[in-house]
Amino acid sequence: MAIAAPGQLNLNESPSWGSRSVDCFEKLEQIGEGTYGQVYMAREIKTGEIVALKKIRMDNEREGFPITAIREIKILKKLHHENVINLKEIVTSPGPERDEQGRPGKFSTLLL
Ligand SMILES: Nc1ncnc2c1ncn2[C@@H]1O[C@H](COP(=O)(O)OP(=O)(O)OP(=O)(O)O)[C@@H](O)[C@H]1O
Repeated sequence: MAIAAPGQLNLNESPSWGSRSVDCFEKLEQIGEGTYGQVYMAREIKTGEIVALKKIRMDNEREGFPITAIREIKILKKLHHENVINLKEIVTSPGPERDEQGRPGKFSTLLL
């Protein structure tokens, strides 16, 4: 798998991105699954807003963030079209958590 070089995941354009925990959201149900993980319908606890949470699996922390995920984030940040979902935020999990199969993993989560 292609990986990101150190520092390549540059989210500085929007400093608040990545600063909040996925714990700010309550997962309601899984609505899909892609190459890098599951997508959930979720509710922001503070506002009640319904969003899609896309979880990015970090199977091997030493390999870094998948380069394809970085490309997706960069393109979604630039795209503003009625037929394309709006990337609202990137949130992270506070520490290792287990997936549905009980495998340990570290995740970053895109909020769509
Ligand atoms: N914003 C969203 N709203 C509703 N459902 C979504 C949303 N984003 C993704 N999904 C659902 O989750 C599924 C997986 O999405 P994801 O983006 O992870 O993978 P993909 O792009 O479909 O496939 P891959 O990553 O393997 O190319 C989608 O096929 C869709 O059913």
